[in-house]
Amino acid sequence: MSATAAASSSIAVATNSLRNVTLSSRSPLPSAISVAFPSRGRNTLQRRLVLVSCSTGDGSKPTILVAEKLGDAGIKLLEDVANVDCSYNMTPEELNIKISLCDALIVRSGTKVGREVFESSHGRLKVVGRAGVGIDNVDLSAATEFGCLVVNAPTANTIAAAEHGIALMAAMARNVAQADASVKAGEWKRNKYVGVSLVGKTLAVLGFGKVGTEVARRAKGLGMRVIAHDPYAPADRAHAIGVDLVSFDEALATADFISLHMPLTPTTSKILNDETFAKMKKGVRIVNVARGGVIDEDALVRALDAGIVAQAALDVFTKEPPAKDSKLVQHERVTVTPHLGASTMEAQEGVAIEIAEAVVGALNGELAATAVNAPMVSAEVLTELKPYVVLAEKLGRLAVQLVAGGSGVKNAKITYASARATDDLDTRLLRAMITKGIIEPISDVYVNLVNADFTAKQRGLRLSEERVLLDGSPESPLETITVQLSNVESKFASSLSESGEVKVEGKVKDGVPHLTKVGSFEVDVTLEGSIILCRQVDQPGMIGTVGSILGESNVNVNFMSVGRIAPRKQAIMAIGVDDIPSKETLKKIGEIPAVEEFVFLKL
Ligand SMILES: NC(=O)c1ccc[n+]([C@@H]2O[C@H](COP(=O)([O-])OP(=O)(O)OC[C@H]3O[C@@H](n4cnc5c(N)ncnc54)[C@H](O)[C@@H]3O)[C@@H](O)[C@H]2O)c1
Ligand SMILES: O=C(O)[C@H](O)COP(=O)(O)O
Repeated sequence: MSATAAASSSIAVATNSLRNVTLSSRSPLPSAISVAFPSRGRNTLQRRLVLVSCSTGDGSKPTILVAEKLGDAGIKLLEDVANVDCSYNMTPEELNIKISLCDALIVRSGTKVGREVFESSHGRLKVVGRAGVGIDNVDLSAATEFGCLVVNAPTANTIAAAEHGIALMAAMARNVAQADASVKAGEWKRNKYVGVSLVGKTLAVLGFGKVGTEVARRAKGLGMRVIAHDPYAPADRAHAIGVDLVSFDEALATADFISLHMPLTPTTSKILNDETFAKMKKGVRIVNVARGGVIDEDALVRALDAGIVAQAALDVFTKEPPAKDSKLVQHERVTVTPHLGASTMEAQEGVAIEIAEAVVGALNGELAATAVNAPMVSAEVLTELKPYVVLAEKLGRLAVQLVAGGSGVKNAKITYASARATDDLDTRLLRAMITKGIIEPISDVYVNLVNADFTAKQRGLRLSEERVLLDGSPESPLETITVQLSNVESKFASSLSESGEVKVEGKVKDGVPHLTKVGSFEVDVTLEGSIILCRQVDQPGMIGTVGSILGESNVNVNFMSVGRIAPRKQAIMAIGVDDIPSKETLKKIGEIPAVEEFVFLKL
């Protein structure tokens, strides 16, 4: 019902006081997840999901700190949109000082991005870009806790790493490095450096991901028999290139060469150790271009000395650079390179572009495809859920503002009513937005998709989700979303459901989020601007009276609806306003005799 049409239909009695007026102040922090949403009538404006908004507020460019050498093409992309500070070789202390002035940080594997970096940034750091694959140098739980998105560049250096693995394997088998040093030292020892052939040998690839697969392909081309162990890799992908997936123990027991290609995780840490070396074929040769930490380096020295391992070729070390007197590095049968796997001209340009695009995208508010610490939501799902994302945040925001001060919000129940099967509806994004809506108005915590679950848990807010399966067409992802906060008192008694929870429900109509229910009262008001909810005696003239007070104060009404239990009994009037009414204006509404209670809610 429009404000004008509605204005002619009611009038009222009863009283109220300013006890019920809430001039809630919204957190001044920048919105972490928001949606640029067009006002009605301006539908040509593009809607965009903002995962991480790090606008400086004054419209100035964000600042990106590049802490390690990055290819020129990437730097250029960054410079188009940001102030770029390339400060290589910083000490940890220097990094901690600089970081408080930066919105994004880009590193390679040589910079440790620990908890103290996030703490030192005082909330400004919104994106960490890892220009490469391995993210073991970034404290992901601290990043998540601080709401900082971590993105990596997972594809551009795959071939370079695989080629380096093959280069090391061939060089090791033919003693290239040792023979080279010997010739340069004036020697000519043709018998000492007799090698072994690759053809016909069994190579076990441990970690059959991107690099492992490319190594396997190349090794097949060299005439090797290739087996692989990877608990998470699909067997058909391996079979497609003629590789058998085997158990870890079988790989160890069968291989003449073992090439490591798994990430460093608590499970893979020191996966090659005294016990596992003992299971290997005598004379095995090891290649590691993954991470130094997947091998117990002292155990490898012992295995080399015991003759279990004939040779090793290592690009990566537990501590980089390794100690000058490292027994492993100095071992005669070990070939080493200084973490060069990704270091080709081509890979570095590719990585630089890949990470620059990911970081710029994140700063521009796009959901990053290479996000490491945020749930992946596909582009199609995202497009479909956009209006529901806005609805979800606003329902959370409304619900929490209806809670009387002093009652801690500990339990939120979210109900999604949909004709879609549970598996076809990804609610993580919606849950994160409801969490954001509930937490931000009552704290100075900044909530986004990255840290929503963590923040809720930390604040003791339990969210439960329920699905109501509706009949009908699953064309639209959701019919309604309901948010209920239990064990709280309300500053607007009419918002309590029959079972005593603060309850709000909404739906999306023509792409626009609407509030459709408050407590047990049906309403219908667009969730734009702010809302005044009034409970009044249902009588003619009420809408006109409230409308006039707002009009006199130059407050534009964008939508109004009245929901009632029965004619001439109680009604709830929901008024959407574009402008924030002054305290005096709200006081006048409260003084209308028919108004029993009312509340002003900022969206
Ligand atoms: N030396 C370098 O410069 C260089 C360059 C690129 C990548 N890397 C490293 O190589 C490794 C692989 O990179 P990627 O791009 O192929 O990553 P990826 O994620 O594509 O592949 C890793 C694979 O390891 C598997 N895996 C996980 N745990 C395992 C376990 N316990 N046992 C066996 N397999 C396991 C995963 O299922 C996955 O298939 C990473 O550690 C990365 O940091 C090093
Ligand atoms: O994980 C990776 O991508 C590689 O180890 C490359 O690391 P780098 O960027 O430090 O060379």
